[in-house]
Amino acid sequence: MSLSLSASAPRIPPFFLNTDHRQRCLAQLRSKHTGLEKYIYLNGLKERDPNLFYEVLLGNMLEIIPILYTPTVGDACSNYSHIWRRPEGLYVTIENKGHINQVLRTWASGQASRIAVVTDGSRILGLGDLGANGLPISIGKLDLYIAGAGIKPTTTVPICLDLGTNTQRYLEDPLYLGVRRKRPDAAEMDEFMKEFMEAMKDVFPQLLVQFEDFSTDNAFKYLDMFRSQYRVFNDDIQGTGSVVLSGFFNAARLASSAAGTPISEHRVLFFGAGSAGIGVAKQLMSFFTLLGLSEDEAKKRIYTVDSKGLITADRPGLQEHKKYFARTDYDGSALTKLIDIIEHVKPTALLGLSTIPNAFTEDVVKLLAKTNVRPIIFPLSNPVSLCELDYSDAIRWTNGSVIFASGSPYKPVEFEGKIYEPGQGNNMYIFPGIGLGSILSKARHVTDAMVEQAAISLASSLTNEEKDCDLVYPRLTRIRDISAHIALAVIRAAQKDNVDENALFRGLSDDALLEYIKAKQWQPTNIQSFPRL
Ligand SMILES: NC(=O)C1=CN([C@@H]2O[C@H](COP(=O)(O)OP(=O)(O)OC[C@H]3O[C@@H](n4cnc5c(N)ncnc54)[C@H](OP(=O)(O)O)[C@@H]3O)[C@@H](O)[C@H]2O)C=CC1
Ligand SMILES: CC(=O)C(=O)O
Ligand SMILES: [Mg+2]
Repeated sequence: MSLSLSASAPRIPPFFLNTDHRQRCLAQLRSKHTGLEKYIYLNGLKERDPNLFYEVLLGNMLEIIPILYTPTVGDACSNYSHIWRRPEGLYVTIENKGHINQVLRTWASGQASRIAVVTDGSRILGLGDLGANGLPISIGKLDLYIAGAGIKPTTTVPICLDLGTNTQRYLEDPLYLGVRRKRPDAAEMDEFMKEFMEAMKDVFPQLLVQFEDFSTDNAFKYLDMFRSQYRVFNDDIQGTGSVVLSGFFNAARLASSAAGTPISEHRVLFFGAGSAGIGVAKQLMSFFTLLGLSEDEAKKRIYTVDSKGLITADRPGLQEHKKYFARTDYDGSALTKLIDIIEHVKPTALLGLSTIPNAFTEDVVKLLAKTNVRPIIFPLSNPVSLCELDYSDAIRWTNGSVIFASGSPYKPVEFEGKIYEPGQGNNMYIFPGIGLGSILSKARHVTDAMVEQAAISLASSLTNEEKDCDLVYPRLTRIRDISAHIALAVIRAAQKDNVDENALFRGLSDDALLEYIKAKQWQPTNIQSFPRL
């Protein structure tokens, strides 16, 4: 245990050092009644003794990650202005335009910083525009970098860009912590973002930037605008794409072997065509192209649905990001109901990134189970309250045949005497490894190949025991080891793409490099710059 106390400190109770303070912390945590109270408790523990906080987190990931991250982080964000206790991240506001560089320089660890998670609060999980309340999502993602990949806490920078909010109830809330104005128009926001990214590179030259939870149009726009200029990636588009590609490799193998059909014959229906839906659809193209299909053939295996129904190319005013997958082979009357779309498409896999809770109804799920020996259903919207399908319903309605992964965690379910384990298809399996690999290789950019190789590495990380349980993702408790392997794959891809700047790694064998990566993973000791007990 790494408790930062000296045995001689007079204020310590006499028998304290003979007790396990981690157990005391867990008992205190478990005595809280709501998720939000647990979040607040953990936040206080992190402030009092960060080493102990991370030690408790690493030892109890299955219990604590759902508090620091989805689903409870959603409550923490929605209520952040009311539960706020202390500064714990960096706010850059629209009013800072013109001197963003000076604002960034107020962050103490400057040159030593390695990774920033940056949100503008405009689409936090599926909860919409939370404005300045979005900061806990950046903090939660960085805690996963620390726990999952072993990134050193003092090198992480949580950032919320406070550009205003279009959510009226926040603007009217006297305790709201953000600037009181509506969001800027596109031209003003572009100017802000350009100044911000230039300043980030100047102040934090070694930094990887992860864009998080920007509204869909801006998510695509700023990824395209900055990805060849800076070391940046978008977690919702690329991280989610990569993690779902990975789970899909394993799910498709299970489904095809049960049905005795070729693995290349899957048809995938996306319910939701925002940054996550289209990001995943684009990444899933590699599933088919790696099997030898042409781009055109691969594209034909993918169908997308938005709030107006099946997306077809003849729909007037179609948004730019929806055009690539818009169907050109359907000319009947518009298909708006999911059940009718499923009748038409006959998908082998249904993926939900729509934010519509319980959208996968009993008749939808039963129809999929009727037409597939093992239907693949991934309801990926977060948090749990917005998930398209509850796990126990999925098991009951398919008599246990479903291959399931959701964005937020579900507990195992018992059905007719058998225990079924769900998967969690969440980018948290991927971004820690992508970040670690990018940082260590000093990659100038995050390339498509780095993201694809991360997925392949994750897909192949299942143990025999996990395969025997029909899992499509490894158990979360192995995340550190898995992230090290993902980092290795990411570094090798960076080298192939010639974007790496750490020449040392080129001379190392895979085994030696893996050992180096693992040795670099931070353990919970010796954070000197945080306040102590
Ligand atoms: N599991 C994971 O790792 C991740 C999960 N997510 C989750 O994905 C969800 C979506 O995120 P994002 O893509 O950024 O959000 P968006 O709001 O951009 O996208 C939502 C999409 O769902 C569509 N939609 C809304 N209502 C319906 C409806 N009634 N029927 C069909 N489609 C509908 C929207 O249609 P329209 O375009 O017409 O408005 C839009 O295309 C969120 O809940 C988020 O938490 C995101 C990233 C990672
Ligand atoms: C998981 C995630 O990034 C999201 O729901 O936005
Ligand atoms: Mg996100």
